[in-house]
Amino acid sequence: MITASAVCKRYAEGREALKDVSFDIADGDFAYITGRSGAGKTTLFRLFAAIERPSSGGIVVNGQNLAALGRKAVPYLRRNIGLVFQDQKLLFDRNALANVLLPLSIVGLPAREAERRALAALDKVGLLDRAKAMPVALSGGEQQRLAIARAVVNRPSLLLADEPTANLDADSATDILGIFRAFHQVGVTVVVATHDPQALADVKPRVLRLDSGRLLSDGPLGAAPPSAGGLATGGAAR
Ligand SMILES: Nc1ncnc2c1ncn2[C@@H]1O[C@H](COP(=O)(O)OP(=O)(O)OP(=O)(O)O)[C@@H](O)[C@H]1O
Repeated sequence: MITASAVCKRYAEGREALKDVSFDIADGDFAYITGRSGAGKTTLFRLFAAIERPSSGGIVVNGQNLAALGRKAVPYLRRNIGLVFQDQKLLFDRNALANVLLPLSIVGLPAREAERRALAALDKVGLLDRAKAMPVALSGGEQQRLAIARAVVNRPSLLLADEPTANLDADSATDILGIFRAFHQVGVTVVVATHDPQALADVKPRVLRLDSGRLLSDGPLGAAPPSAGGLATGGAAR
């Protein structure tokens, strides 16, 4: 599903956000990416979604080599990826249903089918009864759930969520994590970037730990640190 091979990312002013990062995330995996602020988590997601290109190294997502991906192919790549970013970019002048309908307008579905799918997505995140609500009338946790509904309405095979529980109370965070697990249960590959200890307290989570752009370990938290030149494998949950 995702293969990163010796990925380096240097931003324009020379800051190295990722240094020689390699890993595989198989179809149907659930993985967390963690690391302190600035470790490179968001940069990895931006690379997966072809928002940025690596400075060197290779990334394959859904069988597509992103280094060779033409600009016209990017929307097709993204159609299979549900993105939940920290800044949810909800449209505050449209109701919840209209927010979820937006990605479907690009696909060109008949209006009735689009509405049926959007309502099904709202139902999956427990917001069916708030379909007509404006985003300002929703709580932080509900807004996050709305962002997830919008991300999954195209039925992506890969769901990427960047700090989805940031700024949420513990109960709302539990709900959000439960929603991701439910998508994983039905075969969606899920990758969540988080600092949230509640998320990482999951049963034997696969955790990719970044520090200053380097991958320190890959496996359950507490896995042995990598030996020189190699990664701690730690029994990734595949
Ligand atoms: N567009 C950019 N231009 C220049 N430098 C950037 C850019 N985006 C990120 N960086 C730098 O790259 C490094 C990694 O940033 P990134 O946002 O990927 O980290 P992060 O782990 O997601 O952090 P956070 O948890 O705070 O979101 C940081 O040093 C950051 O300042």
